[in-house]
Amino acid sequence: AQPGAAEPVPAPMRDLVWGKLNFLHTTDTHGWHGGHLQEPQYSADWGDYVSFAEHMRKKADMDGVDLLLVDTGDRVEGNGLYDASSPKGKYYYDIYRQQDVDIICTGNHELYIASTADREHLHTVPNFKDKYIASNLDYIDTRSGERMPMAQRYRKFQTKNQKLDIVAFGFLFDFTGNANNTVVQPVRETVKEKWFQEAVREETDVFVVIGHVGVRMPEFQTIFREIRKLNPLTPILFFGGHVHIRDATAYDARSFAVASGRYFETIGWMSVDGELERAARSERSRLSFHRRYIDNNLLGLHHHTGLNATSFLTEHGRNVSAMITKARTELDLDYAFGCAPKTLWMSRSPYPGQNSIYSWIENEVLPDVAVNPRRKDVPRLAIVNTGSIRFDIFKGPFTRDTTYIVSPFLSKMTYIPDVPYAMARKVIKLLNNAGKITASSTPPDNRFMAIPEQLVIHESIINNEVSFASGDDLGGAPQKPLGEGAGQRPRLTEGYTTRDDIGNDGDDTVHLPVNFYVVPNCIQAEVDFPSDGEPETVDLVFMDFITPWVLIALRLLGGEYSREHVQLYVEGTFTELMAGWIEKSWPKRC
Ligand SMILES: O=c1ccn([C@@H]2O[C@H](COP(=O)(O)O)[C@@H](O)[C@H]2O)c(=O)[nH]1
Repeated sequence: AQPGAAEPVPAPMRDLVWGKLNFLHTTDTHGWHGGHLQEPQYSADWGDYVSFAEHMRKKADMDGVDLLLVDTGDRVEGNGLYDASSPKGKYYYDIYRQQDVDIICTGNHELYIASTADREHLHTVPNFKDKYIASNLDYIDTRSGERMPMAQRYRKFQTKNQKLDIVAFGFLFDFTGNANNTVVQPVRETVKEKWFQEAVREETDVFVVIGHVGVRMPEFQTIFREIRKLNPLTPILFFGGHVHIRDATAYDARSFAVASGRYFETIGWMSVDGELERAARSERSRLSFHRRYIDNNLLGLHHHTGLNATSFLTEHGRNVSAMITKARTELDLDYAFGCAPKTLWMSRSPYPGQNSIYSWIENEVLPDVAVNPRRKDVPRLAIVNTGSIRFDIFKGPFTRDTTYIVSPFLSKMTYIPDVPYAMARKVIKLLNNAGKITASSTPPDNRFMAIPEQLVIHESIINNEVSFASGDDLGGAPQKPLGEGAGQRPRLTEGYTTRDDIGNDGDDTVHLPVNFYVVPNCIQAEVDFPSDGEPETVDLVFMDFITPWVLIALRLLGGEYSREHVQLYVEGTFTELMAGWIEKSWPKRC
């Protein structure tokens, strides 16, 4: 863990179930490779994960089974360790590559900005050479104009110990917001490609499909059906991501799919046991699958390896932690802009509400930062999409790191001047409709303006009772309090209490449940409105990211506006404006 990180906390644990073929899975880490310095249950860092994987590989070797590491993209954007440097990722690429990942693919965040895609192609693809898979993604070299696969389309390899044949694919969902130096092929088209049809005819023991795709998204179903058509008995294992939740499901009795959360809070675990070798395969052979969502908690990592603070860290892991410390120091990530007077939640507290981060932005930040000196006398509606805010603010120092954790994007505030108020006031309602504004595919679903979790979670989840009290949340596993005296009831921390299609025993750590309140796709502040009556016209101010949705909404309301009408409203990114507001408005010291 990093110096200054919260001390890990003991908690009751569920053990990992090993099989013949085992996997560790990370997804949507978004630059959190230094761990969660303010949250004890997730405060291990990438160096600790390197140590963990080394021990787990050793155990696999000793037991004659196999362990593979998987990463399903969105490694960038969302934390100072990646975002605070110039160029972005100056330290991150070298830190990330220290983990020995066996199968890796791209997420949408590697592709929003052309320079990010360039760096992915320049650094991560060669760093992982034959491990990187890009089944439906091409890269365009903007200097030569040459279009090429981002990486190999699929990978066939043998596992180390049992020599199991694996055919692996690496997909991205049907993403359309990518920069023009990449091409994402819709999955339904990719599966018709000659190379894919040949790959699914390869003799193999297991198919592994990794993807920056939610395990309930249609893209995975399409791939599953296409492989299964020709391979009725072969195990097909899916590793997904993108929607930032812990989730698992099975598409049939010989398939299994796991998604492993977000922000390096979770290390996913999947194991498969039974007759995996194709020579032994028959209608009667049975497979068993297990999944665990491992909290990125140092004490939990000790527990799963049977080691302790003295024996856990490997030399390599320790060195990686030191690389992160050096980068964090050089980037001055602990520099505090101000002191947050209270915790502001994205989803744990209702919006509108006094503890909602969105109410804070709407009521306090926007009225101050949505100001264009030349138009300061024009009343305006300022709209921010809730997906642009990526994390909670904890009471205490608000640092350079926190800035990127909360608001990593380069989005700016843009506007359309002098929109009739009668029309402008109705825009927010259309943006906040569930589903799509129009039947056409552009812009995509309205929910893409909200946080990714809300692609899956459509209704608030309110836990009035602590399920641990009933004992059944341990899923029958023996209770193993770490660091507590015998007979003492362990103290529980708040955290994940996952229910997936397999049951409610997926989390490796028993937590107190937390609430999840759904929030609208967008929030809006009325700024400098007349004290009496309504304005005739307003400036419609909004994050540039949501321009396609705003234009469609206006069109539906009878306003013929196009991109030519959209102008920059305030200099600087929203992130810079927010950090500036904090510096000015919150006390410097805690
Ligand atoms: O410039 C941007 C880019 C993205 N967003 C929001 O993020 C989600 C996508 O997040 P994932 O981590 O890829 O799931 C997108 O739907 C937007 O809500 C943004 O606001 N601005």
